[in-house]
Amino acid sequence: MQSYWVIMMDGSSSRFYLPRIENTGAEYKQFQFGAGENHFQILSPASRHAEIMFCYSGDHSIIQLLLLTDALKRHGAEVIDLYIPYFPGARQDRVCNQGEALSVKVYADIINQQDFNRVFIFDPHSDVTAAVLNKSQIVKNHQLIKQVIAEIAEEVVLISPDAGSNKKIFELSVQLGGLEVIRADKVRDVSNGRIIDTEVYCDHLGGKTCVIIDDICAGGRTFMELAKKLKAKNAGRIILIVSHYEGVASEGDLRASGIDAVFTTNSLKNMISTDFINVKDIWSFMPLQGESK
Ligand SMILES: O=P(O)(O)OC[C@H]1O[C@@H](O)[C@H](O)[C@@H]1O
Repeated sequence: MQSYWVIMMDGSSSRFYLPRIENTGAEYKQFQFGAGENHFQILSPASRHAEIMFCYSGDHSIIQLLLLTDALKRHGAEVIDLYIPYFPGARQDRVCNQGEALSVKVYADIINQQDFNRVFIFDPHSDVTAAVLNKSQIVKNHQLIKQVIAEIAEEVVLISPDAGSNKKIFELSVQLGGLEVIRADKVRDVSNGRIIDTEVYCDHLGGKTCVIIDDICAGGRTFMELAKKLKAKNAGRIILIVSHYEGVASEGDLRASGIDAVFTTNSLKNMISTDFINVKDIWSFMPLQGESK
């Protein structure tokens, strides 16, 4: 009999679903009252060790996670591991402007209060998440990048877009057998988020395929500005690989900037791959401990 109870929250709709219900026997009921509160009920006792796969899909989903966790604890779960690929607030890891909240700490405090056994996160924005989140286990993006580069099957150079990614790129390059790295930097006006300048630290790219690697694509401006600069330095094909994808960047603008393809995961959204955006299943890069037993 399986000792782990696997519960998955669907990133796109905040509904809960149990992917292998026949193995787990888990049943639940969840709905929202007219006033807006969520309700969650476990219909069969939880196993002692539970694993929750949680795709953040807005702050509303955090409350659902808390209710599910409470229900599990009250009905038999003593040890709960949380898999939360995209950690909310990870990008707001410092107070840039007077009066702002330190978001990553606020979200981390809520999760810390639940006293999870372990909290697995996928490629967070910076080291600050692991510093403020108790019992966190960081899953790096290495397997994702390795898989995509193998698929591209071309000789590539890795492009690191800014100071944050410059801290991670050399370890990744070593993991990939010492691929060439070219660093870039961007200057952002933190008062409005606008990118003022992008600099690429090389003279000529000689037609090489450039693979830009970062944690997240939001509006996409970072990568559009960078791609234009890379093209001006004679880049060949430009591929963008990001661990998390908000889905708000204009595909037309990304293409127009010179980006040929985007590779990402469904950590934030249940997206379907197109001829431009290739979506990998996040759970293939963060295997559940229960499944490996
Ligand atoms: O330029 P957009 O896509 O809006 O923002 C994404 C960038 O902003 C940073 O937080 C990320 O690490 C990434 O470099």
